[in-house]
Amino acid sequence: MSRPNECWKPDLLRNRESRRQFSSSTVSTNASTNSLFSLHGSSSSSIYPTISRTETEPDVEVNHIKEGLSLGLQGSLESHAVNNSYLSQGSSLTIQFGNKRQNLNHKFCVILVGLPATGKSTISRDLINFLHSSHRTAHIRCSTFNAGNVRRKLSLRRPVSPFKAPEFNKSEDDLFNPKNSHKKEKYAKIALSKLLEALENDTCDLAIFDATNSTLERRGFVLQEIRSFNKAQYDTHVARIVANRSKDSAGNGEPISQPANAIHITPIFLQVSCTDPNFIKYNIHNKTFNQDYYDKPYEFAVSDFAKRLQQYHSQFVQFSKTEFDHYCKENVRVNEGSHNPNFGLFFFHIMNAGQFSADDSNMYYFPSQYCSDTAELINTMEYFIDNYSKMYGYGYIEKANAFLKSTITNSTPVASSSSDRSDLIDESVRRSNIVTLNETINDAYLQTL
Ligand SMILES: Nc1ncnc2c1ncn2[C@@H]1O[C@H](COP(=O)(O)OP(=O)(O)OP(=O)(O)O)[C@@H](O)[C@H]1O
Ligand SMILES: O=P(O)(O)OC[C@H]1O[C@](O)(CO)[C@@H](O)[C@@H]1O
Repeated sequence: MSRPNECWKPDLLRNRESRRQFSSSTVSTNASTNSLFSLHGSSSSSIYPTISRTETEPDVEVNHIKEGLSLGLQGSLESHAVNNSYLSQGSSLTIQFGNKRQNLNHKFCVILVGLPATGKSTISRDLINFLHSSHRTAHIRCSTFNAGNVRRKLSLRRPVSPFKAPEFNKSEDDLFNPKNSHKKEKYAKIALSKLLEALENDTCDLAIFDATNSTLERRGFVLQEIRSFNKAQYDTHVARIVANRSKDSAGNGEPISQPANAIHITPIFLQVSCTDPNFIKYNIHNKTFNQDYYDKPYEFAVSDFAKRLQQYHSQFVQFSKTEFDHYCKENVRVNEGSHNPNFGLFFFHIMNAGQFSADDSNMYYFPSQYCSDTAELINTMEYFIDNYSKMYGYGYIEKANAFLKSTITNSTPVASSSSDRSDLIDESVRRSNIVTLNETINDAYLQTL
């Protein structure tokens, strides 16, 4: 398979690039205060049409959402496609790609960063949904690799006999204690290796690594794995080309600089934060229904998860520009002296379900050469981040605030997602849950976060 000439650059990016002097030899990274792609304009207060969320909880470690989407989403996709005209309005990005994959060997890894219950998995599902509903990225096959699901699968406590009661008050506390973090690392490593395997086997194009990735060590490890993967791919394919050349006395064949079939992964960090006390309470409440806690008393689940959050917080390091710059330099250093192209690095941030803009913390590193897939994906992701609260977050924001209101409403329950049970619970239970939440997630506790 020959590699297409992939280094097409939309004018808008070229202009930006030259303005900011992006270059793969002189690393120039940007904590952009403005939107990289200004075509989307500023956020307006109009509510964007809702796009249905993929309503399923991932039941195994891999939640593979197939190309083409489920039938259930078709209606909303059609209506959204009409509303997706923003992608060409006022933009120099006018080339239509249809549903063709542009470069089979160019893959993406979205590395989530964020404390427990900040909305990482939910926002990932929304991102996949959005990418599939946007015609420029609809062809991208996305999969999620969740370290928590690997942990649950491998450490599932099964009752030894059907007559034995479930272990109600047993906590995973020990596992989340920072001094035992090595025990937890193995689950993350398994999830990451499955992710790399899926990209290598071409069963997906964009893989989301769903874990807290809360420490510098972890993030450094993930990037190191991706770099090694890229390098191994490149070396293998260069070796093949060299071997073929020596057989070919005419010296024809593929250029070494672009080995066909060498897969290259571009890392994209997506940090998700939640600082609003109401959201923290509501999210913890929803977590009490997940696989770790569904069989445990509510009070126990709330206090156990609150403790987990505190333990994570004690070692959590926010993603920073220094960290971003460091990775960019590492990429250049590793690729120095080889033709292995440096495919860039990106960072996005969603805070409080997009209620407050965090876009000035987004960071973009476009190397001197990158493929059109990258431009399209980053463009679409930036739009998703900028407009998250209007497109997806507002329903959640309303529900979280309504749930914690002390006033009793007799409104008819609305359809809820599988991870959001607050609509389904009885009013008296809700009141008692709120008392428990307020007692546990009190001001003193919130001060510690
Ligand atoms: N943006 C959001 N939209 C809708 N619901 C949300 C959002 N953010 C958080 N929630 C609610 O909070 C709960 C926790 O969110 P989620 O499971 O996505 O967090 P997480 O960061 O992936 O957690 P963990 O790290 O523990 O796996 C969900 O069950 C959901 O009900
Ligand atoms: O390996 P990390 O980064 O701690 O992230 C995975 C963990 O995050 C959690 O989702 C936090 O609630 C756990 O389910 C899971 O074990």
